[in-house]
Amino acid sequence: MNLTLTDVRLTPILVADPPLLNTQGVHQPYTPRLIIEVVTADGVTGVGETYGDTKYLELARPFAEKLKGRQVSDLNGLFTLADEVSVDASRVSGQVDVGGLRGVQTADKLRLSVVSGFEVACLDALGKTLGLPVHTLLGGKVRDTVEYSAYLFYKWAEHPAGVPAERDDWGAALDPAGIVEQARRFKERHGFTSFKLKGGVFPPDQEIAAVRALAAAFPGHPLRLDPNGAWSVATSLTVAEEIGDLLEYLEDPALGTPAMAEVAAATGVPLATNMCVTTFAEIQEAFTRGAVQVVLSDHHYWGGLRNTQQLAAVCRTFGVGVSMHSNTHLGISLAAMTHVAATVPGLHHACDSHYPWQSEDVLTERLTFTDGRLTVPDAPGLGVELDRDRLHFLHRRWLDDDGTLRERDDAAALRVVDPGWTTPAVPRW
Ligand SMILES: O=C([O-])C(=O)C[C@H](O)[C@@H](O)C(=O)[O-]
Ligand SMILES: [Mg+2]
Repeated sequence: MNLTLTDVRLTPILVADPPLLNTQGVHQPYTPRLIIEVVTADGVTGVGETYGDTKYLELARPFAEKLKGRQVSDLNGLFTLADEVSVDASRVSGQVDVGGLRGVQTADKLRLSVVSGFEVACLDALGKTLGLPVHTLLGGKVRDTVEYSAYLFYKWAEHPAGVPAERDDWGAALDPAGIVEQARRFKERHGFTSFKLKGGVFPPDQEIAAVRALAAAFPGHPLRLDPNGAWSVATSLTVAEEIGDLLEYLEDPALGTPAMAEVAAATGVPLATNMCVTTFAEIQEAFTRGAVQVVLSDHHYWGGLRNTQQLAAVCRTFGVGVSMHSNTHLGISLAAMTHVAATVPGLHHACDSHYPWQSEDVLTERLTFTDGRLTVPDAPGLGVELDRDRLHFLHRRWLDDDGTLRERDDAAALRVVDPGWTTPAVPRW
């Protein structure tokens, strides 16, 4: 067996994304992702996936060059190798990622977001070489299925007129009835029983009404509301007071650890985050101040599947719950999330996934939810297969783009219909 990496291929793609609204704006009709392939001397190929915006590609390219000639099993070495790749200071100084939706932006986090895709690809190749699933390489699964939640969004029926886009069949959801209808479809199509509403779009009263409507339509089902830090401490407490008893947790009601700590101190409603704890460096303050009760891990920006396990261990130590966050992603990342989620003890909350919103994928076979769950794959590696024709098609779309869609920019997408729109100052309400 020869574990030497002889080739590393990077394929940036643009994938269709519906017009999902959030506090920053709206999703663009196509979103960038990067597909990573690592090839061993034995001809085994492993696949990974991460963000595809330019700042990630700028790091992934030199990183891929350095990787050639190394051992596919040298997972710890990925981090030291990443330290050798310099990050353009203008990419990180005073920046937050995607208008803040992914928390703080640092050079290290940028590197970790790139490393994670390579780590997954290496684990896939190593698993295929050894005939073992990724969860076995991670120490073994502790469950056979992983539960996901329905990720509800306010949305338009279609992207603005004149903007090239793929159609979706979800329809509009701009009020409580629309959100309940969307939830029904999620349940019907995928069997989800846990619902998360992306908030911060409309004034809190309207989002409170949507949560109440969901609770009435789906009694007893776990519900979450996530305004991405759009509310003041006072507004967060009002919402907690009004619908706290209906919520499994409130996600990032206010922005940043100090504000979250203030909210947490004054309400019994558990708070979750994928914004104020997004790096190991942020854990100490947040946990010692009791600012968060659930951390939504995201293997992309935490630096991979093994870092996710480490995060889960730290959370366990502090009695903080853990679950998973998601941005727009494809089946490779969903498989990766499922493998690592299968190995984390005490995963008490259904994981988030955007996957049902993605009509396009780079796999020969889509992953399918049954009763809101994915069966943990036991085939070697991730247990997924790359569809090269689809990959080339989506790469062609990226090549043909004039550059405007190669960076995720939800505010720019909203300016198409509202030219005066800028990312709202926080707190918005
Ligand atoms: O839980 C979250 O905060 C997210 O999923 C952030 C995402 O960027 C979401 O808001 C989106 O895709 O619009
Ligand atoms: Mg969130």
